[in-house]
Amino acid sequence: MGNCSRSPATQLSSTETRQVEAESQSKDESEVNIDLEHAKQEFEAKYAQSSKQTAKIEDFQLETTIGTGTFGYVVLAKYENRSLALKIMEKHVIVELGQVEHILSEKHILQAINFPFIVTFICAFKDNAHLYLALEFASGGEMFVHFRNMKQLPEDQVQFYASQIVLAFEYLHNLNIIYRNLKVEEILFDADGYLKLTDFGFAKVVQERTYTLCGTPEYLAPEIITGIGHNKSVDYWALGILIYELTVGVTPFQDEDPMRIFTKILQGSFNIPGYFASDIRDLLSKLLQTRPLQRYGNLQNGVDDIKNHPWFSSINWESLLKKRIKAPYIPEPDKHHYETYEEKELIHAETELYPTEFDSF
Ligand SMILES: Nc1ncnc2c1ncn2[C@@H]1O[C@H](COP(=O)(O)OP(=O)(O)OP(=O)(O)O)[C@@H](O)[C@H]1O
Repeated sequence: MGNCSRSPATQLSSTETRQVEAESQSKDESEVNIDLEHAKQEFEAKYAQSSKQTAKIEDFQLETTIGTGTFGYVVLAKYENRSLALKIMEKHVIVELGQVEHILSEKHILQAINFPFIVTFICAFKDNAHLYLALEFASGGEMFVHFRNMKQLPEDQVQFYASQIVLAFEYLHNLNIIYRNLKVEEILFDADGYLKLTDFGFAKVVQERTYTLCGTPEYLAPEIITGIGHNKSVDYWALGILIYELTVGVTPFQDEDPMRIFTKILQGSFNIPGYFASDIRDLLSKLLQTRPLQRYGNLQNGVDDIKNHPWFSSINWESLLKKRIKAPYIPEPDKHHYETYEEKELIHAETELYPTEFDSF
């Protein structure tokens, strides 16, 4: 995530979400894959592949740092005349923090997925000190940065964003991938005002349930905290937190002390401001349901319970997927939307001396 601490999210000017044909579409419609069965076959074919040498750092022209994270930083770079985001991770930090499995999983998942609201993988490689992930550059910046000075967003705008997350989760869960990292810092804007999810460092292919404690305290589902095992429904809990945060301006379970945040999450009681309409109240109570077996998204009808909920009744899911709905907010074009970071000199070893496959250290 970005280096900034969390602060309330925000209000945009009164732009409306209008269901109109977007004047321009950044992707050819034929690329948009709505066939979940086909998506699954495509994923399975690519997931197990190992990447041979696909690039080396000398092929990249590094420009500015656009983000920092636990293992390193992300740089805007040029590669074959194209701008991209190069995630540079330090091997020794990954090993010290015991995160080797997570990073390899991030790479395998990213190389195998393809969805309009998720950053596209370009290539991965390594030298003796670093792992590199080259990703499509989401030029609009972090949702967190755009909205941090505002109190809250209009509901129709939150619907526009939340519905893209719903589709991204539908796609990922169909592939048995849990994302586990939803928060405003990991949601980026593309130039067209649509979203791109990034940071698959906690994503995992899980058939049944998994037990690792990971995520951001305010967004953790109760069953992650108690460690009883969790499944994809933790993403729908986090969706509830996101909808609440964007609409109210703060997350529902807050405290300076993470332990007290956990206690509040386990209790599961939160305040919904009186001015909230009944639809959003109802949806939030069904997503922020402490018992996973009763949580929306995890019931017999799966994600359809969420897509068919009255709060989303104005969303045409097909039009959204094809980016035919005009975005309520377009990041200012030709502006650098990322924070300024101190530039580090990348000291890397001769790539040629080392095997370059990313699949092992
Ligand atoms: N594809 C991208 N396009 C534009 N900016 C990006 C992209 N990927 C990452 N960033 C920026 O870099 C930041 C850090 O990236 P990322 O969260 O993937 O790193 P990380 O090391 O996994 O961080 P964390 O500490 O959250 O695990 C993001 O919050 C975002 O601001």
